[in-house]
Amino acid sequence: MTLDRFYPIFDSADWLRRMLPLGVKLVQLRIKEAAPEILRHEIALSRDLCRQHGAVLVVNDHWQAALDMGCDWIHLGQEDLDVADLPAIRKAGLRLGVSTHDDDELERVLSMAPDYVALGPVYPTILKKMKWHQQGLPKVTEWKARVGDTPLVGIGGMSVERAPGVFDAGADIVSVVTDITLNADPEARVRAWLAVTR
Ligand SMILES: Cc1ncc(COP(=O)(O)OP(=O)(O)O)c(N)n1
Ligand SMILES: Cc1nc(C(=O)O)sc1CCOP(=O)(O)O
Ligand SMILES: [Mg+2]
Repeated sequence: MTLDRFYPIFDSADWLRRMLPLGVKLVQLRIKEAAPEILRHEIALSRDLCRQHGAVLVVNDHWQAALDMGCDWIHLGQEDLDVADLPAIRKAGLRLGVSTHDDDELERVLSMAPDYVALGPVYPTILKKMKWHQQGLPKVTEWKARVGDTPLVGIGGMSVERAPGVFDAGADIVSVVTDITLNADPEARVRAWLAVTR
């Protein structure tokens, strides 16, 4: 399966309801804090919306809920991987995307045969505090050489203007949050992303 090159991340099904009709085909639901029943409701809505629009939904962090609710993809970071039941995830046929930030993390995930590897933050991000400032484009090129045929996702500080350079450096997919969600016109920004990634 070939994943779309544009991979926006949103924190609610409402965002997906707005953005999927524009042509988004790969999207992550990233909810960091919610009561379990709200979380499951948001995942169910997002799953159904993505099915209606022929889009791939990736559920961040909440692998058990994703598995229970018949979702197809999850994204796990290094700390998530420490506690996740990978055999159960694989047995259920869930596809797995993983975060990496340094050599040790990359070595660790390569042994898990992930369905994509994310490298970040390529540029500085304002979304969350991280111990890595920015990896830079040469690291994208290095990572692509190391992951081979596994799709490489570039994340962190992405913008429409930066995307072509990140693809040229070797990323297969670019993932983005605040360039869209903090934009005065998120729909127009998503259209610009679609134009630059298709
Ligand atoms: C595509 C993509 N890449 C990286 C991350 C970050 O995952 P993680 O390190 O687990 O941090 P949180 O997003 O859970 O705060 C991601 N979600 N998606
Ligand atoms: C969620 C996330 N993970 C990252 C990583 O490097 O693992 S960077 C990041 C935030 C991306 O948001 P923005 O596009 O607003 O910079
Ligand atoms: Mg996580």
